[in-house]
Amino acid sequence: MATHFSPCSSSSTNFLPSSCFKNETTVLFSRFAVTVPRKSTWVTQNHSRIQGRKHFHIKSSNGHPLNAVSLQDDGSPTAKEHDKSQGKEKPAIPISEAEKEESTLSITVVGASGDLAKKKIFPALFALFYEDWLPENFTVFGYARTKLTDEELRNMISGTLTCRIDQRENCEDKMDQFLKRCFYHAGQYDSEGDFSELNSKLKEKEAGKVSNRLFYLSIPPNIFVDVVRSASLRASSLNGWTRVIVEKPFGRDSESSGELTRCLKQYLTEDQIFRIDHYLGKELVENLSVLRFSNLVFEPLWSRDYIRNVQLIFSEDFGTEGRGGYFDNYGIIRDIMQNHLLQILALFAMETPVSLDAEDVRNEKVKVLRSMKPLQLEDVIVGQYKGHSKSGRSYPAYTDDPTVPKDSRTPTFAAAALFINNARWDGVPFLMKAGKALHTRRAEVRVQFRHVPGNLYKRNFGTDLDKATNELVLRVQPDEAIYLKINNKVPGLGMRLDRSDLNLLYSARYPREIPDAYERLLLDAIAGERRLFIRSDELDAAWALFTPMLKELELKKIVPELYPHGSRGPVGAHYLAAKYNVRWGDLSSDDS
Ligand SMILES: NC(=O)C1=CN([C@@H]2O[C@H](COP(=O)(O)OP(=O)(O)OC[C@H]3O[C@@H](n4cnc5c(N)ncnc54)[C@H](OP(=O)(O)O)[C@@H]3O)[C@@H](O)[C@H]2O)C=CC1
Ligand SMILES: O=C1O[C@H](COP(=O)(O)O)[C@@H](O)[C@H](O)[C@H]1O
Repeated sequence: MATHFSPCSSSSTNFLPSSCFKNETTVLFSRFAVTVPRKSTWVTQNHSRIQGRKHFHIKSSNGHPLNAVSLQDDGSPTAKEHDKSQGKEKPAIPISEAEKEESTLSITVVGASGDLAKKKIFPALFALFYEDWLPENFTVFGYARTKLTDEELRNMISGTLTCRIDQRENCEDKMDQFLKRCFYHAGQYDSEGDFSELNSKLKEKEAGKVSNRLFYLSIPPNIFVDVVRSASLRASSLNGWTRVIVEKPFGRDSESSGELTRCLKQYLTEDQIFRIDHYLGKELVENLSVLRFSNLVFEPLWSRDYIRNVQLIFSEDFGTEGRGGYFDNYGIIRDIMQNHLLQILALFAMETPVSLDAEDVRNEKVKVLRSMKPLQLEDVIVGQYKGHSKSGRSYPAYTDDPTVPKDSRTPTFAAAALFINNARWDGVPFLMKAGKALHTRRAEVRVQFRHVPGNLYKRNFGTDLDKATNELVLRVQPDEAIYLKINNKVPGLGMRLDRSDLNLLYSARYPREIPDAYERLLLDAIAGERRLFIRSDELDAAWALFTPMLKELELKKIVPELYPHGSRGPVGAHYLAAKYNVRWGDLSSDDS
């Protein structure tokens, strides 16, 4: 399998100014010391990041005030209420009108012509604008090699914008206002000259105000470092902050990930790098900690004493569709398990953090990841979808994708059993399952509790006692819900037991549409809130768990078990679960 990952290479071998390593100085930021090149623009910009923050009046969507803990009926705080409740716990610095007008925010979407930019980033930016979350002075720039005019960019993105929330009457106006703030600059990713031109355009829009700049790298990973180099040297802010959102994949194993981090840190401090895992921005994933830490009924049960196993399940009912070229170099374990599912696992299993501050939460996540046993090959099964015909329709195999080699062994499905070697979780299997081209689209966390000791009603359950245990389900998507399976008596004179769900179905409880994960994460990056972004030591710990197994899988040329497109996946997943006395909750008769 080819490795397309050599972040510091290509045109970037001689990109470092010689001062980069020699003239280092240590700048103390709010929480920790970082080393930055003395003469680079980053020193000025980091210094003024602290100064600049006082100009910055947007608040993050989360962090201290737990999403504002609004108890209003539809659970949707307005921007003003959000600000107010933020102020309750962490007094907001009063911002004068003059200060508001002095600062600007420029967001540059690098790779603006691409799929993710069109599908997610521009729509999320518009949704934030529509809901009045963006600051007064902001500009959006698209950057890519494709030659486009400002007007062409606007046409391209206008088709993807929706006033999905409330469908207010001013939708068209808002779209026009937003599009007027969008501009485009065509350039090469490794050209300092092209980024200098972008810088001039940004400056023109910023009109002498304090400029805060956010770059979103929505590009393939092999050009991350080229862009960071050119942007940092030629288009970083001289008087405000500069931050960079980096999309996954962050490498494909420990070595390449470490190398990418090392290369990025030649130009950026850790504080400026926002590694995005969009699953952390999903509503139900945010709610996991709230559920656990703010309800007395859950936290005392959150350990090996009461929990039998935990299942993290991801499935999609479509194949790689157009992304086969990318996917074949990564596979489902790197694409979904090592990041999205592992991040949820870390949030689920971590100890109580000292506070909701980004560093406190991320410290606990790192601790739990480092307490885990590296994944063993015998605890993993892999699969790949094959073509299938159903009701006169035929569904392609993974290897039918023209960008995928015919003999590819890349897994499109995997199941794995992971263990945490600490006092809380010793012996509890954390089972993961992820697959493409399955029978349904869903992402969920299932917590299966132990049997009730000496259960008085044992007789009424029949022989299968597992069916009578409680199960807590967090359905991340679709139809977000949290439900708990309990046993109850069927009304009547007899003593018949039934199984029911205590169900918090979001669509019933909260009629408003849930914001997209990218909205929350963009807002947080703008506000400098790092809690939902991956710190480099977290990333290292995550790769350390998966890398040895991934290498062995490739070295031993393990052939994936084929499963039909649209099926429930390979049977091997059941054997793996059975090895640890587990039954997949999503396949049980009352839940599939
Ligand atoms: N699409 C998705 O659903 C998701 C994507 N991601 C990640 O987000 C990033 C962007 O994804 P996506 O938009 O799908 O990517 P694309 O393949 O659409 O690439 C984005 C843009 O980058 C430029 N580009 C593409 N290939 C190359 C190349 N080989 N060399 C130089 N430039 C290139 C193209 O712009 P131009 O030719 O105009 O310069 C393209 O429009 C990737 O890192 C991806 O892994 C993460 C999660 C989901
Ligand atoms: O990161 C990725 O996520 C998507 C699934 O995201 P979702 O928000 O639609 O659930 C997945 O399709 C893609 O392969 C992967 O790279």
